[in-house]
Amino acid sequence: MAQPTGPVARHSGVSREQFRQDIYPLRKPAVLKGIDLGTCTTKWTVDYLSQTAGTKEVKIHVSTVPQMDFLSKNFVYRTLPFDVFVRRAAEVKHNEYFISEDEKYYLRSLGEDPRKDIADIRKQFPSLAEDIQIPEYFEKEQFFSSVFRISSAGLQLWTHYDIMDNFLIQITGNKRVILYNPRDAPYLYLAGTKSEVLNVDNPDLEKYPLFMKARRYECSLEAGDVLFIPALWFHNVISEEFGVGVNVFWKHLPSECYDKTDTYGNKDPTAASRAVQILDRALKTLEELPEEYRDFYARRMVLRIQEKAYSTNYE
Ligand SMILES: O=C(O)CCC(=O)C(=O)O
Ligand SMILES: [Fe+2]
Repeated sequence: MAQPTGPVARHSGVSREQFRQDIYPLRKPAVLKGIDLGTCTTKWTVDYLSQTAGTKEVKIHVSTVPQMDFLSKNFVYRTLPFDVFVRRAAEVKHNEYFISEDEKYYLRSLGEDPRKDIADIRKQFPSLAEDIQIPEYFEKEQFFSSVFRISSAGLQLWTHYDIMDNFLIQITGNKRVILYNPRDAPYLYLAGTKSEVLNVDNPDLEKYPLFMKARRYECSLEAGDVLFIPALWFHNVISEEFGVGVNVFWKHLPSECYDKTDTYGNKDPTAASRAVQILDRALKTLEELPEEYRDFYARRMVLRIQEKAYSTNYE
């Protein structure tokens, strides 16, 4: 039995108004083609990037295999000057390396102090930021972060969700992105914000039988494409070539809903974290009852959650 699939809409030359009126309200992923991104699409060669951004140190993921695994931690964090990192990420075999001559690299840029500061390429890479025009299809005050995403050919980033709306701007290199609706969370074997199913193209169905029920939305991104990833939509990203991207997170909820300590855009909104804490207390309280009663009241609580909190306006 094949996994069900869904479409990812593709639009060309969408204006701010068209996006806001016709695409954004659907809360579905969409590929936007032909948006003016500035000179970065032609300028950002390996030589130019390394000369322009220079020797600023960056913390990177280094992996000996293409599929990074956050559970077994088959990758390590290392620091390199940006110019050295870009050159290594663009080559397949390395003369100088940390673990193996064909190791792969991934950069997710961070703020100066990642515990306090938010990634913003205008602050961390001002000379490169001049070359990119970020499509501001949202209000200025909603802006949260702009993040460099640079990866070696073949690298695959695990399925995860972020809690803010997102434009993934692919500047150079092709990518394949596989997305899942937030509603399919029960089939994704989540550990926090990430899915344990790493091999989405060939999943271990003995271990993850429900994964077959998750509807798969797949798209290819080419240089110059922008992918709208609505908040909470799961995404798995495979870089088919060495590629440079920048993603922009923006706040879709009123500012006060977000966790003020979140610098990544992936901490659950504070009301959600509080609700989960209260649920954990309720579960602890149910332990005071013998199994027969615990089961009965637990099932009634589930029904109450379904009745009171589930949305009916989902297709
Ligand atoms: O393209 C990538 O490397 C990852 C993108 C991603 O996870 C994001 O934009 O939230
Ligand atoms: Fe993400």
